[in-house]
Amino acid sequence: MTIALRQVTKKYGREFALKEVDLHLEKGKIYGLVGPNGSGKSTALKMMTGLVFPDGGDVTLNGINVTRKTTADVAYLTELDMFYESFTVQETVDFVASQFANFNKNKANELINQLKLDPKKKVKSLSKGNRGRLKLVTALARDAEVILLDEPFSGLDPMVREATVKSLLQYVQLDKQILVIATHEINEIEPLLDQVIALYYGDIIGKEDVEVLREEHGTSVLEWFKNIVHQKEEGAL
Ligand SMILES: Nc1ncnc2c1ncn2[C@@H]1O[C@H](COP(=O)(O)OP(=O)(O)OP(=O)(O)O)[C@@H](O)[C@H]1O
Repeated sequence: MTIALRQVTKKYGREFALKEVDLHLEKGKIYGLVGPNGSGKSTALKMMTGLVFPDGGDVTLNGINVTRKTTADVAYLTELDMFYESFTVQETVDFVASQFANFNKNKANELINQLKLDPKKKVKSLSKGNRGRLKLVTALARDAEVILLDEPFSGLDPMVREATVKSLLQYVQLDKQILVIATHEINEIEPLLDQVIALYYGDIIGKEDVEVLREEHGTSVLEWFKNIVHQKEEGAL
């Protein structure tokens, strides 16, 4: 599995959400997508799953152009959730399972347990954090080759963030999958990442191996990111 963006441009009105972006992602790796608010992270993920299409350039999965049908092969956790309020946690999981052939119910039940969700509780009575946990369950239980997580930690308390990082490592079959995580919680995901990609208002301003940053440059992902954003704002990049 590979994901490729080639000279991808997306405009909303006169504003560029992405500008001639080139990106190549391969299986067996966990990628972090970081950048200030409005820098194009969500737009890039939506393009990889066939919810948004480029105005220029192309987006391919295994060399084939992404279409609306791609959503069946890609597990995508959005910033928003689209759950039915009157469903219980279990009914929600069963419903998502009925929508996707690659949904793994056993995995979903294990995740419900691990993330301490009550299967009988109605969605409308869940706290924000528990809705966040349910989103994670429905995304991670898919046996998809591509898993895209947009702000998976938002609304989760620190303990659950830790448990989430653990379940990510436990439930992602890294040899077969590509995992892309867009987030502002850079410190939280750093231990998971192989590579980090920094977006800045539609441009990729940096891409690094996290191990190289740590071992050769002695810097954390957050320090690296702050530094390149600073350089960009000073006009040095
Ligand atoms: N549906 C839309 N209609 C109009 N403009 C949009 C739409 N979606 C995104 N944009 C614009 O595109 C740009 C990139 O947005 P995007 O949501 O991809 O950024 P982001 O990096 O995910 O931001 P955040 O960190 O705040 O989630 C922003 O300027 C945003 O306002």
